[in-house]
Amino acid sequence: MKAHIVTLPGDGVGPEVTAAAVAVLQAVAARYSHEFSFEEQAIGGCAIDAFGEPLPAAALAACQQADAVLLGAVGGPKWSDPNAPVRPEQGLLALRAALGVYANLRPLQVHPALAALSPLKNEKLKNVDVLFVRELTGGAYFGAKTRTADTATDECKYTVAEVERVVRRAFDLARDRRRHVTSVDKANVLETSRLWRSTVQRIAADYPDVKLEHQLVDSMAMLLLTQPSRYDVVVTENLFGDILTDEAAALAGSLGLLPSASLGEGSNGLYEPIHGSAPDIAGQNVANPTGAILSAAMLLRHSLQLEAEAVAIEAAVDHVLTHGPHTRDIGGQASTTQIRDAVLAAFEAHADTAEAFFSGARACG
Ligand SMILES: NC(=O)C1=CN([C@@H]2O[C@H](COP(=O)(O)OP(=O)(O)OC[C@H]3O[C@@H](n4cnc5c(N)ncnc54)[C@H](O)[C@@H]3O)[C@@H](O)[C@H]2O)C=CC1
Ligand SMILES: CC(C)CC(=O)C(=O)O
Ligand SMILES: [Mg+2]
Repeated sequence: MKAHIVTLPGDGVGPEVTAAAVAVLQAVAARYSHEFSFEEQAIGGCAIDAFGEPLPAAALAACQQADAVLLGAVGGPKWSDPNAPVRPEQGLLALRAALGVYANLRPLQVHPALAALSPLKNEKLKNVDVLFVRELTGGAYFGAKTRTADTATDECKYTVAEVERVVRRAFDLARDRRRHVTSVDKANVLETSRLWRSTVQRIAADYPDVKLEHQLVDSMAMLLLTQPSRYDVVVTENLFGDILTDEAAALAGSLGLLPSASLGEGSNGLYEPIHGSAPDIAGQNVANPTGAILSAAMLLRHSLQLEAEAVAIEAAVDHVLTHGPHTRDIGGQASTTQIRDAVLAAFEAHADTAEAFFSGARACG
C-alpha cells in the first residue's frame, strides 16, 4: 500500500526516538512491499526558533493532508521562560485540536523482563494490561486562561458531546478486550466531572455487555499502584489522563516505554510516545526509543490497517526487551541507535513468523 507519513521530530530527544521509529517503518515498507513516503516538518521549540511560531501553517497543512503523523516530543528549558509570548506545547495542543484527535489511546503492559524495575512486587504485576483512553482536546488544557499580577485561572470546560464521543470510543474498545470500563473523574467536587459521570452512565446503557465502574481520580492514583491488574479500559478527561499515564509508566519500568495513538473520526491519527522531550538526556543517544517504535506500530494498526505489520514490530520489541540490549533507563548500557538496530534485526527474524500466523488466520477465517 501507499502511505504518506508526516514526521514531527520536535525537540530534545524527539528527533532521536523519531529517527528510530522511522527506520522501523522503512524496514516494514521494504519487507512487505509498501510505499511509505516521509515528510519532515517542524513543531515546538525548533519551530519557534526557525519560524517564530510553534505550529507553522506549512506543518499543519502537511499533517492535515497526511495519512498519519508521527511525533517525537516538544519543549525544553530553552523555551520555558514563564513570560515568553509563545511556548512549544501550544503547538502540540493546536495540532491535536486541528486534527480533531480527541481519543488518546495509551496502552500499558508490564514486560516480565522488566518487572524488577517496577515499584510493585511480581505478583501484582501479573496480567497487567490496561488501555487508557484519555480525552485529548478538551478540559483545562484548552479552556480560557487569565492572568493578573496575583491571580491566574485555567477554565476546565466539557460539553456532553465531547464526553460522549470519547466514552463511546472507550466502550467500543472494551468490547474487543475484557469488557470492563473504569471511568475516572472527581465527581464529588467538580461540576465537569458530574457532567462526565452522568454522560458515562447514559452511554453505558447502550453497552449492557460491558461492565462499568466509576472511580475518583485520587483513589485511582493509589489503586493503579496497588491493584493494576484489575483494570481493562480506563477512560478519563485530559488532565487526569495525562497524570495517570505517567504514573502507569512507572509500573512498566520507564516513561520511555509507552506509546500512544491519538484518534478522531477519520483515519488520520497522531502517534507519539507518551514522554516529553527529556532535556536531561537529549543529544546523548541514550533515550529509550521503545515508546516511539511502538507508536509506529500503532500507526500501522490504526491509520493504515496493517495489523500483521504492527504485530511484527511488537514482536520485535518484545524480543529485544526479553533478550536485550536495554537502554540505561531500564538498567542497560545500550544507546538509542543500538536499540533501533536490535529491533530491526529482530523484526527481520520475526517477520516470517508473523506473516505465517496472519496468512494462517486468514485461511481459517
Ligand atoms: N508530548 C510532548 O511533547 C510532551 C512534552 N513535554 C515537555 O517536555 C519537557 C520536559 O518535561 P519533563 O517533565 O522533564 O518530562 P519528560 O517526559 O521529558 O522526562 C521525564 C523523565 O523521564 C525521562 N525520560 C523521558 N523520556 C525518556 C526516554 N525516551 N528514555 C529514557 N528516559 C526518558 C527523562 O530523562 C526525565 O528524567 C517539558 O518542556 C514538557 O513540557 C512533556 C510531556 C509531553
Ligand atoms: C501538551 C503536552 C505537553 C501534555 C502532555 O504532557 C502529554 O500530552 O503527555
Ligand atoms: Mg504527559
